[in-house]
Amino acid sequence: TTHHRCPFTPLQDRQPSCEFGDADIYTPPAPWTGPEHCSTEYCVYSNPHASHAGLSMITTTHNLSDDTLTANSGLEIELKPGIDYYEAEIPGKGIGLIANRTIYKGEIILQRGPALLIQSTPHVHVPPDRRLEMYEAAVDRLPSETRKHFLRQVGDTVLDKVQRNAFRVFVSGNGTDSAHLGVFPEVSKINHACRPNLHYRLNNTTHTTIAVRDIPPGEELTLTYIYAKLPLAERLTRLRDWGFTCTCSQCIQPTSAAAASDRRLRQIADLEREIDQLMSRRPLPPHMAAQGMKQADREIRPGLVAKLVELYEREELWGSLAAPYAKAALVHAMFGLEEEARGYAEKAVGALLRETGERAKDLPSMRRLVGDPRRHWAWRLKVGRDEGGENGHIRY
Ligand SMILES: C[S@@+](CC[C@H](N)C(=O)[O-])C[C@H]1O[C@@H](n2cnc3c(N)ncnc32)[C@H](O)[C@@H]1O
Repeated sequence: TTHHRCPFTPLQDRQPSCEFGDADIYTPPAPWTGPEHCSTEYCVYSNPHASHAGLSMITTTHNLSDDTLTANSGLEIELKPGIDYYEAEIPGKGIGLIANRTIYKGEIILQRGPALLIQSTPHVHVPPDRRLEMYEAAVDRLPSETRKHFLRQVGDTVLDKVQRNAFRVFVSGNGTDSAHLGVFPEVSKINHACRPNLHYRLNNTTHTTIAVRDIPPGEELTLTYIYAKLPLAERLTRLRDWGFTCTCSQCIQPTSAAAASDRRLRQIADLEREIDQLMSRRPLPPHMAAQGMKQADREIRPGLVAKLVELYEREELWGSLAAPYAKAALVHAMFGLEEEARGYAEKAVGALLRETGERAKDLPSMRRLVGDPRRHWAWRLKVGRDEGGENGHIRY
């Protein structure tokens, strides 16, 4: 069969008839190199000018697009390494980053495109020997500074370095083909903590690391490598799968404190389930009905969401506050509690921007709540719109 050659354009703009087969692997224009070292449809491609300071990819032709691969420009201001923070040997954790001044909540530590992108399927399916050869070739193609940063990462082989440092990224879209491992060598110097002071977000392949609380000078900068709301035992297991025994302050705290933290995490999960059920008016799950729960207990009330926020803050989940703040803002608005609604909405806006950025789904709604809670759809939904209001419209 013959395949049409696909133009070097973003995927979504390609013709439906534009396909690739093993026999017809696309050659991108200079300064791209490749396809090289192909294994079936996966090949090494490289561009010394793409991404932050050069990019190599191990992927199918499908995932090459102008969109993903053009250089990142006009990024936000990052902190200065060696000035705002520095590298140091952290007992039991290898190298880590330490704040050299107070770093304020919302400051961007690093914003980077990847140095290496490897499609997830070959990472699993290409035989290890072949894979190592491809990975080494991909790293060899990087400009020397970037290669140096890549090789400074933990791991004995290039394969090992990918395993221990990569993030899951999706190349312009969320199709199964678009899942890649992304390596950001500077970000790789940030150690894990279960209650980190930084949070990262990925926008296409751009990786942004941001402070989620004020960080005093001398404190280590940390990210969580796993889902932070798992109980301690499960977190330890996941991190062992990552290849290390976690020694962050949460993982080595006394048993009683660890048990209290696990208890709070369970309370958070229960409360979230209850709040979501009450807000979506789904029927009571059988076990709750069986416990004789009454209709009156089932009304959403401000106390529930205030409690949720308090638990998140007590648990120091600074990188996951957007959702509880947004819920708290809405429910307080529903009860006509203007100051509280506005206060939570302001916090929700900040947290949404840190955690997701401008494309955060709830951002417009929360901004409207900050602007004028009385004109928001949720305003007094639970208590009737008027009660002495100016518009004389009574709902009950
Ligand atoms: C992405 S690297 C972080 C930077 C690394 N420390 C270095 O020297 O380049 C991940 C590795 O750092 C170490 N590490 C990170 N967080 C840790 C933690 N909380 N406890 C123990 N070791 C940790 C582990 O060896 C892990 O495989």
